[in-house]
Amino acid sequence: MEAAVAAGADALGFVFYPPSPRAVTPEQAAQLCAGLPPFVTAVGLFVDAAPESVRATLDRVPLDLLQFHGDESPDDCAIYGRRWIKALRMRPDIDLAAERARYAGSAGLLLDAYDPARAGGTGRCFDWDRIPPEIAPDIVLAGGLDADNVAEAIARVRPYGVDVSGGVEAAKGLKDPNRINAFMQGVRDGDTRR
Ligand SMILES: O=C(O)c1ccccc1N[C@@H]1O[C@H](COP(=O)(O)O)[C@@H](O)[C@H]1O
Repeated sequence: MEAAVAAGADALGFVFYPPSPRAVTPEQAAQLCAGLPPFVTAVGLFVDAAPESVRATLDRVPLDLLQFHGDESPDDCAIYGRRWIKALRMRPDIDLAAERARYAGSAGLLLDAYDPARAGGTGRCFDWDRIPPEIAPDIVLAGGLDADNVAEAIARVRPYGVDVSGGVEAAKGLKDPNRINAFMQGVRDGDTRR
């Protein structure tokens, strides 16, 4: 967390999805959030979580933004009265314009690779050419990004933001400060090529 903040990350994600190797408890997340500077956004990631479980987390952790990474409907996402974003996994038949209209109440959309066997954090890219240019400036691009491809991703897609998990890890669930620094350098390089 300290490495990400020092390197200039705008937001940090806390995974409240028990099957994930990155999952944290509300208690762990609350401790970590207490150390965040004021202008770094604390994002809570949920996957088809029961509302009472999300509420229990919100009671304990000062999250600024909720990221819904499952099959939550717009109503499911909105019931907490918090700002939220919707992760869309890039199924072959997805209609991004229709999904954007459907999730109009979101603060933004995050696009991730689709793997029928996993909810996310696949470490895989999808074909960025599938993102219509008129939608790109509003989306957070995710899925298989790392220090080697993030500059190209930013230069080609021109998204609002990028999100990374596995690409800055030394092993599953173990973030690596050197990879974080290299990734953030890639982000700056991509920004200059936009
Ligand atoms: O990180 C996870 O384990 C995870 C589990 C379930 C849903 C989403 C998850 N992570 C998010 O997936 C994308 C892409 O991750 P990666 O860079 O390809 O590893 C990102 O938003 C993660 O926060």
